[in-house]
Amino acid sequence: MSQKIPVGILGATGAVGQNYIYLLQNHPWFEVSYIAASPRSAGKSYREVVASKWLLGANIPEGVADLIIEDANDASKALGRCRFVFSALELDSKDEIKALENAYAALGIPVVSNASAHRWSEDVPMLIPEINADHISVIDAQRKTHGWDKGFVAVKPNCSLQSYMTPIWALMQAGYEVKRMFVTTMQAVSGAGYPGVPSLDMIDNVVPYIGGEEEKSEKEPLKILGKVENGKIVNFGGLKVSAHCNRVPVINGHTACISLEFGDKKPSLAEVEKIWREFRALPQELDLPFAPRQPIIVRSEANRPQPRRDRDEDKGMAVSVGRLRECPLFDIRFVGLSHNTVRGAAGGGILNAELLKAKGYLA
Ligand SMILES: NC(=O)C1=CN([C@@H]2O[C@H](COP(=O)(O)OP(=O)(O)OC[C@H]3O[C@@H](n4cnc5c(N)ncnc54)[C@H](OP(=O)(O)O)[C@@H]3O)[C@@H](O)[C@H]2O)C=CC1
Ligand SMILES: N[C@@H](CC(=O)OP(=O)(O)O)C(=O)O
Repeated sequence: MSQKIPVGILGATGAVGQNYIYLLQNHPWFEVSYIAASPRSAGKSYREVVASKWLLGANIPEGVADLIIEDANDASKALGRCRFVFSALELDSKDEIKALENAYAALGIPVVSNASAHRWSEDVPMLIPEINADHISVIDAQRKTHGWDKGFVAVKPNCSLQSYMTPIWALMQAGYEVKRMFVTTMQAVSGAGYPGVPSLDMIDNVVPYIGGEEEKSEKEPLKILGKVENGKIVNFGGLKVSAHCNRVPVINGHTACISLEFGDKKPSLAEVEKIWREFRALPQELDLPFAPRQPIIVRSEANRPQPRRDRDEDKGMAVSVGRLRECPLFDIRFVGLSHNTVRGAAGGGILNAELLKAKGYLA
């Protein structure tokens, strides 16, 4: 019998859910045993619902294709069928997602979520494992507050900021205070889910608006960089961010152009490059299966990184940076890129779950 941990996927039929199904094939620790989506899909086989909109190559993985989809709104259906769930749900409101994720946790089923609903709950860690693995400790307070014994909720941040937060953290950790950041993103259409933005809006076009995205880009870094105090995450107060977010006709891969202003101590371009090349963190030390061996890949070509060429680096989990140069307004500027549905979504969720397992929160 398989010794792998049986896992569920809520929202298994969507763009992120499909990525979970695809990426978890042959995972050394986890095995998909339970899938759930909307009442529209419930009762049907995964193949029946997803065949016409499968996004990841020719075939749906055999182990999952014939599983019957359950209604994700009934958390009790997951009892005894999986030990934790990945949440890739999109419901009508954030409150509904929050309530549903809490319902799973209350039944003793931990939730590793991609949804934004719980990102501002002070006792819910919002993890990029290379940056803030220590935030996991708030789960103990979260369980106490809710009276949950085994269940909990942990989330990952917005997908586009994965393209630059690890490089920025690497500089901060090396002792360079980052005071102000100006970021302009070019975000892939897969970020809007399936079927996403209408083709007539997207082909031959750029849409300079993604609802709620600029607010998330300006706020979420402050929680990611925050500190745990008395069972809560206290936001970092030392960074100001201004964001422009754009939808571009790229299928996968979010690109960001970033300018940074440092405090009094300023690194040279050569130092920045060295810090990025040498950066390693806990996921690499623990040798987690989905951890990129080199979290930040520095491109020296004048015209890189590019989504089509760089998004799949190291299983789609590495961040590629390039075009590092001085900035006439701030101190430095560069381009960052990461795969939005892998590092920014399902792959990031899997890495979070691996970290949580390694730290004893998922048995
Ligand atoms: N796409 C991305 O790059 C990223 C997405 N996210 C987040 O991940 C989540 C999923 O996103 P994405 O996959 O893009 O979205 P999709 O719209 O592609 O998928 C939504 C999923 O939610 C299910 N669903 C919809 N309505 C209900 C309902 N009433 N009850 C239960 N399930 C329902 C759908 O099931 P059905 O097929 O049956 O309708 C589907 O499985 C969102 O919260 C999103 O914000 C986070 C980071 C990046
Ligand atoms: N809004 C992001 C995708 C997403 O779902 O973000 P969030 O996880 O913050 O809801 C994009 O369009 O590319």
